[in-house]
Amino acid sequence: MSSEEQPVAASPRIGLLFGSFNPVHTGHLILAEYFATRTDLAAVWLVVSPQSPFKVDDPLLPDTERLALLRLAVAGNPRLRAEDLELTLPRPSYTISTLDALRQRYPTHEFVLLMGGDNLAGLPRWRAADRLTTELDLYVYPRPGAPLPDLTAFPRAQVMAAPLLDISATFIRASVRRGQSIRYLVPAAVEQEILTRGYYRQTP
Ligand SMILES: Nc1ncnc2c1ncn2[C@@H]1O[C@H](COP(=O)(O)OP(=O)(O)OP(=O)(O)O)[C@@H](O)[C@H]1O
Ligand SMILES: O=C(O)c1ccc[n+]([C@@H]2O[C@H](COP(=O)([O-])O)[C@@H](O)[C@H]2O)c1
Repeated sequence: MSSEEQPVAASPRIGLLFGSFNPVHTGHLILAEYFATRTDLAAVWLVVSPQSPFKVDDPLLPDTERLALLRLAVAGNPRLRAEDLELTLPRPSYTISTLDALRQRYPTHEFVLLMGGDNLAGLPRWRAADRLTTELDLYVYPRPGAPLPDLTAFPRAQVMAAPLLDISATFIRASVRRGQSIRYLVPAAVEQEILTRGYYRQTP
C-alpha cells in the first residue's frame, strides 16, 4: 500500500447524494464534502440520475455528459465519487431500485441516504417509501424556506446542519444561456467544459 492510500474499512458507511446534476455545482460539492469529512461516513457517492420520476418532462443534458462533468468535479478527491450505476437501470430512476442494485454490487457496504428537508417532505410519495425510511439511515440537511416535516414519521432520520449555498443547477443553466459568468458556481474544470462544449447555451 502506498503512503497515499487509505485503508478501507470492512463495512464502510457510504453517503448517497442522488441528483440530476444538470450540471453539478459548488452547492452539491460543499454538501458532499461536509458529509464525507464531518460525519461517520467514509465517503459520499454522487449518483447521477438519468431521469427523476418527479422531473420526467425536464430537458436534460445527455447522461454521459452530466456524468463527465461530475467526474471532473470530484477528480482528485478520494472521499467523493461519481457513481454511474443508475444510468444502467430502467427509467425513471427509482431510488429503491438503485439501492437494491448497489447493495447487490457492494454487499459489505452500508448505505446512508443524504437528502434535503425539502425532499424529505416528499419522501412518502416515493416508490417503496416504507423501505427507504426503515432500511437505512437518512441524514437530512435543512434547506432554507422548506420547513422540516414531522420527524416521527422518519424514525431513522437525523438532522445535520450542513453549510448550504443558495444556488441551483437551474440558476447555472440560465446564467450560461444569458452569457453570464458561472465562475466559482461550478469548479473551474466544469466551467471550462461547459463553455468549451457549448452546453446550456440553448435549452436545456
Ligand atoms: N445549493 C444546494 N445546497 C444543498 N443541496 C442542494 C443544492 N442544490 C441542490 N441540492 C440538492 O442536491 C440534490 C441533487 O440536486 P439536483 O441535481 O436536482 O440539483 P438542483 O440544483 O436542485 O437542480 P435543478 O435546479 O435543475 O432542479 C437534490 O437533493 C437537491 O435538493
Ligand atoms: O424513488 C422515487 O420514487 C423518487 C422520487 C423522486 C425523486 N427521486 C430521486 O431523488 C433524486 C432527486 O430528485 P429531484 O426530483 O429532487 O431532482 C433523484 O435521484 C431522483 O431519482 C426518487
